[in-house]
Amino acid sequence: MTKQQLVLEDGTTFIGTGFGSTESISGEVVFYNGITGYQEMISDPANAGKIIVMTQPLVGNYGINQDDFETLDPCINGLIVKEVSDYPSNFRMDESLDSFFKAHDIPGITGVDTRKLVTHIRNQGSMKGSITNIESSLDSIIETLTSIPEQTNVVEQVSAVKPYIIPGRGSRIVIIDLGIKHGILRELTKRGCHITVVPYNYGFEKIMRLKPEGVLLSNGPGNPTAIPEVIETIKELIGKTPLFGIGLGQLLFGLACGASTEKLPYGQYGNYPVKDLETNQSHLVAKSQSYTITNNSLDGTKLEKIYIGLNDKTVEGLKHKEYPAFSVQFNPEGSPGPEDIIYLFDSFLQEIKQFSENKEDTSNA
Ligand SMILES: NC(=O)CC[C@H](N)C(=O)O
Repeated sequence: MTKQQLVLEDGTTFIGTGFGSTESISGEVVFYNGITGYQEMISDPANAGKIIVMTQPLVGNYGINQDDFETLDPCINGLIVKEVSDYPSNFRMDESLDSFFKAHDIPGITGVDTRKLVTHIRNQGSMKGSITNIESSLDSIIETLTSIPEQTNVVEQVSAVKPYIIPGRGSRIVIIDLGIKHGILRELTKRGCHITVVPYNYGFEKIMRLKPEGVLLSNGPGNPTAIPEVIETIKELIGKTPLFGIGLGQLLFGLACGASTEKLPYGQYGNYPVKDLETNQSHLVAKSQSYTITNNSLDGTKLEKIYIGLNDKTVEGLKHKEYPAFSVQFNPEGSPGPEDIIYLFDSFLQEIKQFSENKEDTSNA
């Protein structure tokens, strides 16, 4: 096993033992606090390009299976762990994390003091980092890291290239694919929906030609302001068909309604508590988030908060005051869990039913 290092943009270095690929890579370093669910996290397109630090000290102990992927190709750039399991075992397991990472050219480092690393990120904010072998010169790594341009449109790399259909006999849903997770598709197919997944830049007219009964704006990677064309499409969709935004979908929905977004100091990856402002109940939810809707930018918009973060009052859910359109920042489908708020898919289908009944009423009047 070779010694590998994680070098952060500020020069802080962590040395450990490499597993998976020995490629050198760079990416934004963020931490994930989930105890399980590493396979879903690795394959969540919203995490594209990230180097993820696991706060859970033992990772990989149930291996990798065929059932828990959130997309076909894994998306993260690298993984940092305290200890990768040497003897993974599970009845569903097909291979170890090490062999999966080798096959997909993803480097990992084990044996890292992840408590120290996470504390550093919490204090200094998330920053770029590089996984390399220990012979590489620190100065040249830092120089390369600081000169990497901010990636603008990451969605383009993970969105569908052409529309595709997942047939069903129920509600006709169009999904704008900004980097959709399988978990969302699973929840809609479970409810019998007829789904058309379209590329992120599929325009308003083309979407309306599909006669959607509802449009879902998916989760996805990167900064929402990098895809202004989607914001324009959403502006036109509001009021014409019920909308449901998830993750990046919420950020774009907020921007389309006149709110603004900002980057969080170190993101929220894993499990976090939120409060439902309508029922006053709190729930634990799954999240992958670096950007947020700016709280006070909601003043003067037609948006109302429906969920807030219990740790820091971040905007976790929004609803339009006039039209059937709502969104959440977290992943209601879990994948990985918890699934406390999975009922939001039923709320979306309920809005769709209500909207079509109202339309019939007005056309009969
Ligand atoms: N889960 C998501 O859809 C992520 C949204 C956005 N890319 C962020 O980092 O905040």
